[in-house]
Amino acid sequence: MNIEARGLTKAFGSVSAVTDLSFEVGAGVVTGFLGPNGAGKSTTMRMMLGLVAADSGTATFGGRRYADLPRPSDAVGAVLDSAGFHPAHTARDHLRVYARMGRYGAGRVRQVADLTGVSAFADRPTRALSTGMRQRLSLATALLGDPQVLLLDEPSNGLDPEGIAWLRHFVRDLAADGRTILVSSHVLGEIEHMADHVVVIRDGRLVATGPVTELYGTAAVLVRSPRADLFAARLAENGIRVERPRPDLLRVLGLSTAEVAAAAAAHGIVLHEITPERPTLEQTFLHLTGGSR
Ligand SMILES: Nc1ncnc2c1ncn2[C@@H]1O[C@H](COP(=O)(O)OP(=O)(O)OP(=O)(O)O)[C@@H](O)[C@H]1O
Repeated sequence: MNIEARGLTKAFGSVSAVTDLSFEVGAGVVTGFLGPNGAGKSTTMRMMLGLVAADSGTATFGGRRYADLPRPSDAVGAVLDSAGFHPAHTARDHLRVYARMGRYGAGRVRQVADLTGVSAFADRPTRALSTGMRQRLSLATALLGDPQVLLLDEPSNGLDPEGIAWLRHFVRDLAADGRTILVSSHVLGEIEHMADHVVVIRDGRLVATGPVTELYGTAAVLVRSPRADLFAARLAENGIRVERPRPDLLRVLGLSTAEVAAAAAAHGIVLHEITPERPTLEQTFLHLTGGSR
């Protein structure tokens, strides 16, 4: 079941939270929803679920708006924030209440508690749960209806490194079963190994979307040569962009290492070193989003 957001727009008074935002989220892969704090990720997810009224635009799940789905909680599960637990209820009570509302059986409560690790603290009152435990409980609640679509807003918040590793595998397995998963984060490192695709926003607007691997940007090749002068001149004559960080070092843009080596051979230029250079995903992300705020 694909998600399609078309022209989503929302302002809170004079603050434009989301502006004309369109993107698609496919089934069977994890899609990361990235952007710095305040970029509009939560507002977008809330608009998708009808919790915030969009000023304009639509979001559909398999072609239908959330409110028009026959049994929304069977189709779409969401983890938005870990608030909303009754403090005196145990984790198991919480799941039971939601199971009753959705008319899911007690067997399903046990299943989701086991799947998410909630069973380990099921008898504790929710007021005594850590942030990470609350995240797991929210996830368990969202999974009660065994939904085909999951919207997870910053699900790694409060998880320790072990919890983050667990979440990564868990989310990937859910996607491998054919589910459609949108996971937001302001921390690229959390998404990099979890998501196959990304949607990057900044100031409520789309800045990039595509496979994670395509975010790595343009490759460059570092070349060290005693004839750096001559090589730079020859490359420039052929319209190739070259930077010169040091007298003996060139940074050649837009060519592979093999093409650089072939060009050097063609001009009879000796090379002492040739190294492919890729910007890290972090550098690309910071460039796209204008740095974290
Ligand atoms: N209910 C609201 N009333 C007024 N302004 C709001 C409201 N909700 C969000 N905003 C503003 O809209 C903008 C987008 O906020 P939003 O929470 O969607 O961003 P976010 O990307 O989820 O950020 P974070 O990573 O910090 O959760 C921010 O400027 C925020 O202050």
